[in-house]
Amino acid sequence: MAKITLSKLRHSYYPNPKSADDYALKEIDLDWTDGGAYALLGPSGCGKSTLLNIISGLLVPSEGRILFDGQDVTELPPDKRNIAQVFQFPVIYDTMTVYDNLAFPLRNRGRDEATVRERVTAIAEMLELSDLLDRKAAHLSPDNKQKISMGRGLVRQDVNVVMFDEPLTVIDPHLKWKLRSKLKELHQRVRATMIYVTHDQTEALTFADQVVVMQEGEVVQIGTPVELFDRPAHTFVGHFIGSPGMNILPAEVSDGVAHFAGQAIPLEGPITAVAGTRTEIGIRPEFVSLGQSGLPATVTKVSDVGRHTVVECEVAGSRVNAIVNGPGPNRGAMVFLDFRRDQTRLYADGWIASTAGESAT
Ligand SMILES: Nc1ncnc2c1ncn2[C@@H]1O[C@H](COP(=O)(O)OP(=O)(O)OP(=O)(O)O)[C@@H](O)[C@H]1O
Repeated sequence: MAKITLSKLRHSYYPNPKSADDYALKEIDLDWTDGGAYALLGPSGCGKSTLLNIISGLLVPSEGRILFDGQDVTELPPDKRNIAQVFQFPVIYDTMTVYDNLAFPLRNRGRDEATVRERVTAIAEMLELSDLLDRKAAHLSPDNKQKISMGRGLVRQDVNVVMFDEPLTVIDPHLKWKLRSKLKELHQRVRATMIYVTHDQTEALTFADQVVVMQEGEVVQIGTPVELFDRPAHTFVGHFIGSPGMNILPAEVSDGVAHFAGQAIPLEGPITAVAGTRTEIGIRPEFVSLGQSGLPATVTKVSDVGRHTVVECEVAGSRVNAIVNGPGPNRGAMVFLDFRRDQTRLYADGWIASTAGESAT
């Protein structure tokens, strides 16, 4: 396994890029630690596949270098990079048995049959494929086929990195959660460097120790799932992660105090410089409560989502979501909203602009 370094990486599909908009990847500097479980998370078109193809060698970046354990591989073709990839759709040989499919990457590299047996048996056991080893792959269910595909990616112990590109796309929704946790368990047992590409926050947060969030060709935050939830570095992360996402509300700042809907809103801590910028307040629905005082609001929608209720309110033309336990008020009710102070952040031009600590009013 290897540490992967992306240094000053930029990529444009145009021959003569002029502005930042011409780049599918703006400047990216990243270190993927040896043995880490990473997710690359972002909406369609943010540049995930471009980045993955640069790491695998299918694409040479317009600028910057890519290093495996300090060795420059930028110009190396995929077959010289020693990586394993698991794609959206299973890549297996239908006419071969499950055993032979799993053995293929090892036999292809001339491993002896004793080693092949040992690895195939171990991987099949981890993926709960042991009972199917003698079966032809052709008639298996799509999720079993995808498990074989994953097994083929994991069977070699000498790869630099295993990359998963939206691997659960073909899996039935009711089996997805099972395979999601299986992959996490696999990483803990195999300890390979793994990169999991997805636009699905649940998949990313379940699998990864570190999540790399991308938007419009840029990495906006790298952090643990808890860090991304607790203190989003950018409004995009706040909104993209969470269900529903963070409330992002227009704010005016004067004399170091943030105002929303005509009221001063106490923040988690002092504001950093925000002169001449667009300012917004960020507060997760989990930390908005309904009480006897606070911001006057009108309830516009109430959704029972199982364990809790999402109450959608309107405050001075902005929508504010609150998550409450129990049934919640009726639609049309007048309520007051309270924001938990230590969870109320300020953002300037999208980026966090308040500091955690002593609260400022
Ligand atoms: N071969 C190409 N030629 C020109 N533009 C491209 C090409 N491939 C991707 N792009 C553009 O580069 C940007 C990033 O695309 P990319 O496929 O990397 O995003 P993505 O996050 O993987 O999206 P998806 O999840 O839909 O695959 C997009 O604006 C896309 O239109």
